[in-house]
Parts: sequence; structure tokens; C-alpha cells
Amino acid sequence: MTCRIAVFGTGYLGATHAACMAELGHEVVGVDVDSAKLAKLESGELPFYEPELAELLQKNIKDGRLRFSSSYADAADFADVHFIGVGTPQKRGEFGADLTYVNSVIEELAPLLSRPAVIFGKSTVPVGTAMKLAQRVKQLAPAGVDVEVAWNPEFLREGFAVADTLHPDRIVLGTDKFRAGRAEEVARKVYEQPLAEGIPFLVTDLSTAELVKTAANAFLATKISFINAMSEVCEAAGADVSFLADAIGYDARIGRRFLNAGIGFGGGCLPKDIRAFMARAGEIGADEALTFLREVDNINMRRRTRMVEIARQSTGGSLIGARVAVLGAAFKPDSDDVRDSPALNIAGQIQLQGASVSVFDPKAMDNSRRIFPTLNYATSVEEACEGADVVLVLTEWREFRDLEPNEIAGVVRRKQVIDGRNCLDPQKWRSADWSYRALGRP
Ligand SMILES: NC(=O)c1ccc[n+]([C@@H]2O[C@H](COP(=O)([O-])OP(=O)(O)OC[C@H]3O[C@@H](n4cnc5c(N)ncnc54)[C@H](O)[C@@H]3O)[C@@H](O)[C@H]2O)c1
Ligand SMILES: O=c1ccn([C@@H]2O[C@H](COP(=O)(O)OP(=O)(O)O[C@H]3O[C@H](CO)[C@@H](O)[C@H](O)[C@H]3O)[C@@H](O)[C@H]2O)c(=O)[nH]1
Repeated sequence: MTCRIAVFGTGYLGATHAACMAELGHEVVGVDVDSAKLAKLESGELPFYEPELAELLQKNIKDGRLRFSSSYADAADFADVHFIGVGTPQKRGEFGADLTYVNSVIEELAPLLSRPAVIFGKSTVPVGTAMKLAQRVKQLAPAGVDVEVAWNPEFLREGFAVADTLHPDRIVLGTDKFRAGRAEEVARKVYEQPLAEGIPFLVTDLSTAELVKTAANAFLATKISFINAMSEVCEAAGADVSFLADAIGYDARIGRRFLNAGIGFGGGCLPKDIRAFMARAGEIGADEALTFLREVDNINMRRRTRMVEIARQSTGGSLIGARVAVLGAAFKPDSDDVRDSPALNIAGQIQLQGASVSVFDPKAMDNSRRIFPTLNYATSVEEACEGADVVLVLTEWREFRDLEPNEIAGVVRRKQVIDGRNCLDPQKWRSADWSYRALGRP
């Protein structure tokens, strides 16, 4: 069954959701306040890099199921199902989430609705937000127009956004427990196709749905910081964290996924989400429950400092005047996202310590330049490595993992590589006469 859907916010989450909903056969309008972004999307061009998404965007625009608009009136008139996918960044100078954008969607949209509708929140929000938004919608929607707010958190990973949206591990829906299940009925229509594949569909109250999302990200962040804490111990003991991760990962209760030690987690989600979670827990009197997340955050940030320290050691104890090649700027491979990127942060710290830093990333160059204009940007791996005293691999793009040591041996000043993601084969580099170092490995 075809639904008429509006998606508010056409960033990494919203543009993916809009294109995937159209791919499922629905009629979709994507709404944003950023006219440059809309212009690109309208012409079938993605304003960011995400594998497989451009094809989906172009196909569904061409087939007439997907369009974009800056008009809330247009969206309110067109759609019966509304998804909120705007940003919820960390507040400046505070841990809490900035809900300005989510609130403004509700303030603008609710008064324009003239027939029954369901608003599904997908943005990651502090527990209690959906309930407040539902009350606000009640005040703002025209008399007699029944508008329900439900929460449908999103679990997609950048780099796998299309597959994660079309074939999610689970679909979680939080609804107002005093209502008669209409949001659930609508969600079942929207997700008819994935649900037919037997994907678990979990319906709960609004608060639990919000918490499922923040708890999932807190767990993932904790898992990464756990292995990075083990990495610190391995460094002190002269042991190998990669071997350790493989060995403990065979225990199915632990699992090998998300146990890659290195320079830690970044991006537009995990860092800000654990901080917002701590802030919200404090507001509701549960701060003690989440004090461990502060340590998770500290361990994570320490990895960046440690990487800078190892780079400094490799250049004789001072980075002043050193030439450092940085391979990778995105917070993870297969993405151009540099929000809170450990790679870029490390590149910046090294530059501040007096080195000349040359960065190359296959997709994140424009975004990096925008937020860090003072670094040198190269157009290839070879150019970045020209005259380098040390090469740092900070994002595990396939092209870096597959790099042959002798491809760059001729251009560097000294054959030193530091593997910030434990993604290279130490044996290969050492036998090509390189000095190889990594975090948490002897
Ligand atoms: N990026 C992900 O992988 C991912 C995955 C799951 C959940 N989330 C959550 O989804 C939300 C969005 O994240 P994102 O990474 O897509 O952010 P983003 O910054 O890429 O996109 C947000 C978009 O919202 C637009 N916007 C701002 N105010 C608006 C308004 N009033 N009306 C319409 N559009 C407006 C912005 O212009 C921007 O295009 C966040 O809460 C995030 O935590 C993100
Ligand atoms: O073993 C690992 C796994 C990941 N990372 C790092 O952790 C960060 C986050 O990686 P990942 O979780 O794959 O990327 P995101 O796209 O940010 O996805 C997370 O954040 C999204 C937004 O909330 C959620 O929807 C996803 O489920 C959740 O995985 C990146 O910097 C990775 O390099 C590690 O250091 N070690």
C-alpha cells in the first residue's frame, strides 16, 4: 500500500530515509531549510557521500515518487505520514542535545495540518522529548484535527545507510499508550515490505523507544572504549590488542564486531549521543547510573592524545618542523562525514605542535577543508606522503588498507608508518623495511 510521506531534514539520515521510502513504493517529499542542499537533491545529486544512495535518489526522482521542497505548507498538504529527521547536535559548551531544530519542525508543521496525520520522530532525542512534542502538537494542531506523535528511532550506520534502512535489524516504535494503536497501523503500512521479510517489529511506549536508541549507542561506544582500555593495558604490558580482540571475540557472548581498537569513535552520533544521555540522566535524577559513560568518553579522547604522542616519539620527541602525512580524514571509511572525526582532530593537534601536516582522504576533502582550512590537502596518497617523516593511517579506507609499502617508499623521507586503526598487516610493512607502530600492539 502506498503512503504519502514527508521527511523533514534531508541530511545523512533524512535524505536516506526519503529515498528508501520512495524505493519501497511510497510517494515522498523531502523538506529542508537549506536551499543549496535542496537544489542538489532536486537535480539528483547527493550533498554528501553515501554508497548506493545517489542511484536510489536518481531512480526515484525519475519515477516520480520522490521530490524535494522547502515548503512546510506543501508537505502538510501532501502527506499523511511525517518523519522528523533533523539534527540534534550537542549544545555549544554543554553536554545536552540541542532540540531547536526538532522543536521548530513541530512549531511549523502542526498548525498547517488539516487532516489526520502521524508524526514519527526519527532524530535521536533525550528521553521525554517525544512526550513534550506530543503535548505541543495537541496545542498547535487545528481543532478537530487528530495528529499523533510516535517515535521510530533510526539505527542506520553511515557507509551502509541504504542497506540498513531497507533491511534493518529491527524496527522500534514508541507510541502514546493512551491511543488506540493508529501509529502502529500506519507504521505497519509504511514498513510493509521490510516487515514481510520477518524483521522484528517492537512496539513500546514513547520513553522506552527513545531510550532504546540512546542505550544502543551507549553500548556501542562502551564496547569500543572497552577494547581501547584493553589497548592501553596491552601497550603497558607489551601485549597485542588485535589478537586479544580476536580471541575474546570468539566467545559468542562477547562477539568480535565493534572490538576494533585504535584512535576511537567519532562522528555525528556516538560522541554527542553519550554526552546527551549523561546530561538527560542528570536532569531526571539518574546521573549515577551513567557515570561510567564519562569514563567511556575519557578513554576515547585519550586515544587521540596517545596517537599524537606516538607521532611525536617517531619524530625524535618534537613535531616542530616535521612533515607528517595523514591518510584519512573522515570519522570512518565509506563516508565523507568529518563531524568529531578522530582523524582530523589528530591532524589538527599535530599541526598545532609545529608539524607540517598533509592530509588525503578519498571522499572527505571538501568537508575537511571547510572545518580545518589550515591543514595542507593533497590530491593523492603519494602527494600526501611526499617528504614525510612519518605516515599516519587514521581512517581505514580500503585504498589505505591495500596500500603496498613500496608504492610510497620512494616518496617519503623516512619509512615510518603508524597504524591508527590496526588495519595494516604489520608483517608486510616490516618486511619491506618500514618501522611499523600501532596502538595497543608491541
Ligand atoms: N547520520 C546518521 O547516521 C544517523 C543515524 C541515526 C540517527 N541519526 C540522528 O538523526 C538526526 C539527523 O542526523 P543527520 O546526521 O542526518 O544530520 P544532518 O546535519 O546531516 O542533517 C540535518 C538536516 O536537517 C535540516 N534542518 C534543520 N532544521 C530544519 C527544519 N526546521 N526543517 C527542515 N530541515 C531542517 C538541516 O538543514 C540538515 O540538512 C540526528 O538526531 C542524529 O542523531 C543520525
Ligand atoms: O570497532 C570499532 C567500531 C567503530 N569504531 C569507530 O566508531 C565510530 C562510529 O562507527 P559506526 O558506529 O560504525 O558509525 P555511525 O555511522 O556513527 O553509526 C552509529 O551511530 C548511528 C547514529 O546514531 C547509529 O544509527 C548506528 O547504529 C551506530 O553504529 C567511527 O569513528 C568508527 O571508526 C571503532 O573505533 N571501533
